[in-house]
Amino acid sequence: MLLDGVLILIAIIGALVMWLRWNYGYWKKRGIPYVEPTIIFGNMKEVITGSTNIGVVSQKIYNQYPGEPAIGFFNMRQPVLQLKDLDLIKAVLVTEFSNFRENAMSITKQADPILGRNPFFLTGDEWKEARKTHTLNHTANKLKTLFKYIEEVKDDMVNYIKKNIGRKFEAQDFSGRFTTDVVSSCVFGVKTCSLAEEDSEFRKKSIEILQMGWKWSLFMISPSIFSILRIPLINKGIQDFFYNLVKDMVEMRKNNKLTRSDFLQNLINEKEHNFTMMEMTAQTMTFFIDGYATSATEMSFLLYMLAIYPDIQDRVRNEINNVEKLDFDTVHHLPYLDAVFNETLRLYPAGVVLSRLCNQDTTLKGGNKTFEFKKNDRIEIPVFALHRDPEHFPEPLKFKPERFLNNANHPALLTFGAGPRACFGSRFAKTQIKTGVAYLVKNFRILPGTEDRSMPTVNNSKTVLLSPDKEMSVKFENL
Ligand code: HEM
Repeated sequence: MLLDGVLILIAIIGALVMWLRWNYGYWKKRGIPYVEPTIIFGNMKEVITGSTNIGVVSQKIYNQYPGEPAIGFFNMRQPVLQLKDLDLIKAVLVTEFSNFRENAMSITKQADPILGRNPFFLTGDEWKEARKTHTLNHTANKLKTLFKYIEEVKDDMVNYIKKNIGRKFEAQDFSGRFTTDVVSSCVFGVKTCSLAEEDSEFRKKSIEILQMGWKWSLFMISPSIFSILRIPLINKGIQDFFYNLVKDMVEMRKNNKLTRSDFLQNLINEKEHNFTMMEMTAQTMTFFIDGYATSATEMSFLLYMLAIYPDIQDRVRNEINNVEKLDFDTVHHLPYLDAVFNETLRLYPAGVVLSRLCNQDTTLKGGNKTFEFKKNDRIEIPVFALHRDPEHFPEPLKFKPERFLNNANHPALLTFGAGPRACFGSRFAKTQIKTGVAYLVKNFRILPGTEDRSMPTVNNSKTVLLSPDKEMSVKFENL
């Protein structure tokens, strides 16, 4: 009896081990060089155990086979192909997009009614439809009408700093408060005052959304579990907060015949769709979540770079002082500020990898090899590693904005992705970050908050987006 039990247990363990290792011969069979996986973790042990983030792990994989156009690895049991060759990357993201349409992460709206409607997680016709609505709301003209709200928040920020000269600010928290205020005003028409009010409810909710709890960690590695088990990534309390906010704003505007030229109003005015309240909540939250956190991350690195490189800051200030008026148009025509922006986002891209799913067998050439992509192959574009590859960017760890002065469209710069799925919020992001930073530089000298002037390293795995290992503190001084 006991022997039977032991034999059954051995058989179960044996079957489990076989199942866990089943795919590990995948890349060998396909003749593609790959990184040897370990059981259970595949090549993601450091991510799963929280010792580093996906960007750094992806860079280690990238560096294993110099000269290879693509490398296989395993996300736990899942085989993934990392593309290194720029022609292959362009084919997958742009020219052969119809065969690589979907992100390799998706979540259904049954599992999460908010994120399940975010274009990033949508597939097929639903993605096309949602993308169209968002793109129409991000034209230069629509953004121009939002600029007055960005200016209001910028004025509040400048006045707030004038009263807090010499105070030390943590750059991520400071930038997060600025972008929370900008995005809530442009999206919901709500004045949130996160800078002046330390305990602003909006700020608390915005932090909560992206805290790297067990849900986000698991989702990054195995997104399908969430759709299968119908687990929402955004908890019910946050969903209800934003649902009620949107409902109150819509009713208030309708009952009082008020209008405002913000994103919510565009959705209310949209006659073709007649959006439900949940659809409006999801659309506004797409803009809010994707818009405030990514921009806050990049703005904080940019402020810190200006603080530790005073010569670069002076050059930005000279450029700004030569412009008569800083407005929507001029803020986008400051070549040196643009180069500093691009160089910051090269070194510190908020999204460290892109992913795609092959939806149709496709043959592509990369380097001197031919690759047979099979339906359902998962693909990774290693943004962080490409941005730090000396072949694309000589002396990659040095902060050198000049490399982008006459070369803003470098093919290896993928901060906002590329092709039909590229970030449609990039123009809004650039507008809010550059406006905020330009006015700070124009009015104040930005200094590091401590004696430390080293560039931040980024192994941190505690947040969904890239974040520094050390506190990046800054302070402001009158000019
Ligand atoms: C500096 C700030 C930002 C960065 C670094 C950033 C980065 C990215 C990246 C890397 C992607 C994936 C692109 C791809 O797969 O090819 C993306 C997609 C996306 N971004 Fe952004 N983003 C920023 C700001 C914004 C803003 C302000 C919004 C909202 C208005 C936004 C909304 C989105 C959405 C909805 C997608 C999914 C697009 C799709 O799959 O069709 N992002 N972003």
